[in-house]
Amino acid sequence: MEVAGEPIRVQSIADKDLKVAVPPQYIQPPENRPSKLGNGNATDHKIPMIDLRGDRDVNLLCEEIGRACSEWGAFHVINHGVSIPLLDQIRKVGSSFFADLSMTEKLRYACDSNSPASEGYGSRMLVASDDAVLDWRDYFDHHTFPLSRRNPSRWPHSPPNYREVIEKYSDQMKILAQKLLGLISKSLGLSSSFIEDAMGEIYQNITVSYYPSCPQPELTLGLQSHSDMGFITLLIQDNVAGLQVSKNDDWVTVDPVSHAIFVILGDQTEIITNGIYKSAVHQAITNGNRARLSVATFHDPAKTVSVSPAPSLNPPPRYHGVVYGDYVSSWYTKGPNGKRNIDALLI
Ligand SMILES: O=C(O)CCC(=O)C(=O)O
Ligand SMILES: [Fe+2]
Repeated sequence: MEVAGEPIRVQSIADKDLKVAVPPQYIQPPENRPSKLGNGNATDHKIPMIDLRGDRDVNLLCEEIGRACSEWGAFHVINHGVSIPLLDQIRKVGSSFFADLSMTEKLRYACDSNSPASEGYGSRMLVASDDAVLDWRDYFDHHTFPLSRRNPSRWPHSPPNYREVIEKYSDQMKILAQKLLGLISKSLGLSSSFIEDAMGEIYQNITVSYYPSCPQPELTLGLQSHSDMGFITLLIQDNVAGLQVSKNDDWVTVDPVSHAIFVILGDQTEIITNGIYKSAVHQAITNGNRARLSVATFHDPAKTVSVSPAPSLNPPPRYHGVVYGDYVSSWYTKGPNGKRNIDALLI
């Protein structure tokens, strides 16, 4: 939503005295409205929690990972090797950017609203379509890998340790993503480097999402239902519940566990595993009383890489191969609408 050239951020709407009603562009059609109110209490403990500590039997670990990947496409990991104070630091600097800087200061980092996934401070995920319902979310997207894309001078200068924290976090999350891709490959009887070899150089983006408290959580979504485009997403959230994963046609709210990292399989993992593992459909709901923060770290291939089902996995292939850049363009143009884009590749 652009008014007279001014980019609109949800926070600027939420900060005005609009305590009664949200603007109509943010109201979801009845079929997409959240079933549970974002009151921070609706959590579910059934989502697998996998312990990655080093002395575990690798075969048992792969079995657990395989079950979580085929039943949920998402799971928590603990003892993941990422420093716990670093998880707290990134939540702290992320929320300080949104809460402590003025709108004018934040808009100095505005992303290019005409180009999908451009780096910086934004609010609208999709490129065009004036009639699309808008998400109740602002975000800051950072390009972190390969290192040639990493330019901390484009990231917030305040708080003073912001850029250092993002860099450290990016490095540690890449190591964890590589470890998990190895275990996921192994869990299917593939060589542990199989997925990473198919991916080539890892493209990593870190998106800090900020969902201001919303006067009508029953009518809005923080982030519409989607599956992530790439291979694997590693997500942390603050203590306000809001992330939901789709399971058997129901929405399950993901418990915020401060020391755990939530793993979400993306569409390229579904393709390469020939559908044995499914990408997880998820959404974020809003909260009537509190703002919410999440940090999602995406791991994707280069735009020129083509991804197809691994020949050894349950032939014949069930998906057409796809050039990743084409997949991304279609996703941002048509919108995710749950799994519309990957379903279009089904043979
Ligand atoms: O905020 C969340 O919990 C979800 C974020 C997410 O799904 C995304 O950025 O793709
Ligand atoms: Fe997502």
